[in-house]
Amino acid sequence: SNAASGPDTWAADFPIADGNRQSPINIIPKEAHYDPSLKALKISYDPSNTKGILNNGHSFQVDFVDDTDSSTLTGGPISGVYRLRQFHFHWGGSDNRGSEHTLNGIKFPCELHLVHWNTKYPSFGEAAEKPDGLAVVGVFLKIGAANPRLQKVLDALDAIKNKGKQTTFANFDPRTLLPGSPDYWTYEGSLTTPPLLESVTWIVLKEPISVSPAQMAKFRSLLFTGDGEAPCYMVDNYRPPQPLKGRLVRASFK
Ligand SMILES: Cc1c(Cl)c([N+](=O)[O-])nn1CC(=O)Nc1ccc(S(N)(=O)=O)cc1
Ligand SMILES: [Zn+2]
Repeated sequence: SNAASGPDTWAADFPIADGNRQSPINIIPKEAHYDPSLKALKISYDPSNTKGILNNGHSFQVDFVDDTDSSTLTGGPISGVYRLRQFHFHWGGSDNRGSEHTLNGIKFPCELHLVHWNTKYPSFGEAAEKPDGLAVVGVFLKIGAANPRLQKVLDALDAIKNKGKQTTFANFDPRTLLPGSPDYWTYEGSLTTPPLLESVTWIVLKEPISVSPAQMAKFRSLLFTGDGEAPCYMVDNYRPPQPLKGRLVRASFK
C-alpha cells in the first residue's frame, strides 16, 4: 500500500484503526471453533435490484436498490434480515497478493465483499454505526479457469476507468458469484477502509471461486485517479490482516 494514504496512515485520522475488532484478519482454520449452532446462510437476491456500477476511487462497486426486502441475507451467524447494499472487490498488483483476509497467512489475488445492513435500523448509514449493523460476505478468488459469471462485471470496467465514473449495470444476480460450498468462518470485525467502523459481522466463505490471469489484468486496468489527473493504476487496494485481540473465529463446518 502506498505510504502517502495507505493503511499505515489511517490511525491518525481514524483512531479506531487500532481498535479491538478491526478487519481483515488472518484466518487459521485449525484455530477456528466449529459451532454446530451456526445456521446455514440464506441468500436471496433479486437481480432487478441492480442499480449501477461505480469507480469510487478505492475499488469499484455494484450498487443495489435497498429500499425493500427483495435482496437479503438471513440465517448464518446473524439474526434478523440484512439487505444487500453493494458488492466490491480488493486485489493486488500481481497474483501473489490482493485479498484482505488471509488463510494460514496465504494471500489470494482477489477478494469479493457483499455488503449488507441490518433492517432493524432505518438505513445503511445508521446501521453502519451499530455493532450488529452490517454483515459482509467475503469470497476468495483464486487463479484458475476464467470465470464466466465474473466476466459480465469485468466487461463494464472500460466505462468506469477513472475515479468517480459510473455507468448503468442491470439485472445481475450476485448469487452467481458464490461458490458451491456453504461452509464459512465468522467473526466480529469492522469495515476494512476508513471510517473502519466496528459494525461488521464477517462471513468468509471457505471455498474460493476462480479468476483467470487475464481477468485479473482487467481489474488492474482501473485507475485510482480521476480524469485529467496523472494516471495511477488501481492495484493493492487491500488492508493487511489486523490483530485478533482475543476474538473467536467460529466455523460452520467440522
Ligand atoms: C461508511 C459509509 C456510510 Cl455510513 C455510507 N452511507 O452511504 O451511509 N457509505 N459508506 C461507505 C462504505 O460503505 N464504506 C465501506 C468500507 C469498507 C467496506 S468492506 N471492505 O466491505 O469492509 C464496506 C463499505
Ligand atoms: Zn471490501
